Amino acid sequence: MTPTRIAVIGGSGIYDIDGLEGAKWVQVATPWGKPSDQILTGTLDGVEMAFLPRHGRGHVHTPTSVPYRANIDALKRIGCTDVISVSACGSFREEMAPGDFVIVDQFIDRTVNREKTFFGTGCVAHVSVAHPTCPRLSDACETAARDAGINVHRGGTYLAMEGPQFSTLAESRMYRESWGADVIGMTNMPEAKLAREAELCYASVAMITDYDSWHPDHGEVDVTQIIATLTGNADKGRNLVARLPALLGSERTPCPHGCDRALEYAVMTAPEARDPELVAKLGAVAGRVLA
Ligand SMILES: CSC[C@H]1O[C@H](OP(=O)(O)O)[C@H](O)[C@@H]1O
Ligand SMILES: Nc1ncnc2[nH]cnc12
Repeated sequence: MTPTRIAVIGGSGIYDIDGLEGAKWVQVATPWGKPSDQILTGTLDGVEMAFLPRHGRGHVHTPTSVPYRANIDALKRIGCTDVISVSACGSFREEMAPGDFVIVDQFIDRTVNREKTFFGTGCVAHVSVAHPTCPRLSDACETAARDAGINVHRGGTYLAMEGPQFSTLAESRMYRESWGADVIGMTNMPEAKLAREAELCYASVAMITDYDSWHPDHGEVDVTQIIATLTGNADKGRNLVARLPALLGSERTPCPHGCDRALEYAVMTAPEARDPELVAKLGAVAGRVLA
């Protein structure tokens, strides 16, 4: 058994969490630059917690400028074992209505302008993201949501777009009708891929804020509507997070799905051919297999 440390990455409209004992904002330096903000640390029900506002307090970062590598490295560096992403999303399904939550289990990555890996020339690694979210952590999120009285859908495909503009009507229809996506957002990629490289369990909780642009009765999406829906559902998100420590416990067994061993056979570069500078940068993320 090893100590659990639950990280929550808060998306649009979520810039802190309350109820942490010994709450303290801490600056974490990483070889990939500064994270989006300081990290709020503390304990909840005796379990170590860490909260990182994805866009920074005051919403400073665009979906493209979020320093995804620094964020994941920083969480790993301070001992986080499980990462729960909470994000505002548009819905492509009538039954996934604004105010509902979706525990996402698949992604289509349409982002084009982001650093997507910790690895590179001098240390090459290929991890599997066939199943990009952790079922054990997703189970806990689903139970927490149900216990909090949230209308929650288990499973769904998240289309990650570059943004910052929303989709055209033609794109919205294509993602929904031809590509089979269920929800749309701008941030879970490359976050989920990087969490896998860092051997962190990752679960994604999508808070539905709108029907994007495809819905004949709902017109086009706009930020005012998103913020209004987010504000109306903030308590639900807080309630869900508050239930996680009791469900996950302060000690954890190895992930039964192997998230925490994702790098076991992933590194291709021969030890003698590795770039020592890159290997040093990878210390927090991949030190387990590179040391
Ligand atoms: C506020 S509307 C668009 C914005 O909201 C979502 O952010 P996050 O995923 O961090 O909750 C979406 O991905 C866009 O970045
Ligand atoms: N419709 C939408 N498209 C992309 N990101 C979103 N975040 C919230 N709603 C969204």
